[in-house]
Amino acid sequence: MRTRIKICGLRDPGHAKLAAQEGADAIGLVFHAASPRAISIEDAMRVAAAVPPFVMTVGLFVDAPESEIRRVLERVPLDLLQFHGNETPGECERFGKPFLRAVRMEEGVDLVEYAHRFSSAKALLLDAHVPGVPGGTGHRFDWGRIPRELPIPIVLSGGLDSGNVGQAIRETRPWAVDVSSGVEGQRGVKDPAKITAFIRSVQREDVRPA
Ligand SMILES: O=C(O)c1ccccc1NCC(=O)[C@H](O)[C@H](O)COP(=O)(O)O
Repeated sequence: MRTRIKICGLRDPGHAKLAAQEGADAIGLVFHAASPRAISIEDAMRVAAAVPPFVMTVGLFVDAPESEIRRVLERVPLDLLQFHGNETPGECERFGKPFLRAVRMEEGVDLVEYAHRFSSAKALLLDAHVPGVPGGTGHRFDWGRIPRELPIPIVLSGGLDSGNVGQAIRETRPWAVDVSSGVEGQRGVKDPAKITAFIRSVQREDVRPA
C-alpha cells in the first residue's frame, strides 16, 4: 500500500506546488494565530490556488469559534478540516465537511475509545503531547502505543523527518504520515530540499521489499 503524505504548515504557494509535484497528497494550512505557521485568509487563498487537482488542501483549527471557521470556508477552498483542539464530534461534524481528528498522545489516551467516539472522522491524526502546545512541536511519541487494529485510518505525525519516517512506517503501517517541523530550516519556515527528502524517504519505504 502507498503511504499518503501530508505536508503541514505551508505558507508559500511555491512550496505547495513543489510538495505536490514531488508526490504529497495533501498540504495543511494552519488557521491558529498562536502558531509560528499561522496563515491569513488572503495568503491561504494564494496557497490553495497553487495546489493542483487531486491534491487536498487541509485547514487546521484549534478550538476556533464556529464563525471563524465559516469565514475561512467562505473564501478558501478546503477539501478537509483538521481539528487539533478539544472539539467534540458534533463540533467537528457541523460544517458538513470531511474531517481529521487530532489526538495528542498524552498518558492514558484510549485510541479504541477515541476511534468509536469520532467514528465520523475520516482518520485520527496521532500527534505528540507537549503541555501547552497544541501541535507542530517536532516531538515524537512512543509509536508502540498505537494498537495494531483500529477501526479507523491513522495519520501518524509528531517529530517525523526524512531520517525517521521510514522506520515509523515500518513500525506502525499508517494510512498517511504528516510532517511540519521536520521539513523546516528554521521554525515556521519550510525548506524545499527537506520537503523533497521527506517525500522521497516515504516513497523509498513504500517500495522496500517486506
Ligand atoms: O503546526 C503548527 O504550528 C500547529 C499548531 C497548532 C496545532 C497544530 C499544528 N500543527 C498540526 C500538524 O498537523 C503538524 O503537522 C503535526 O502537529 C506534527 O508537527 P511536527 O511534529 O512539527 O512535525
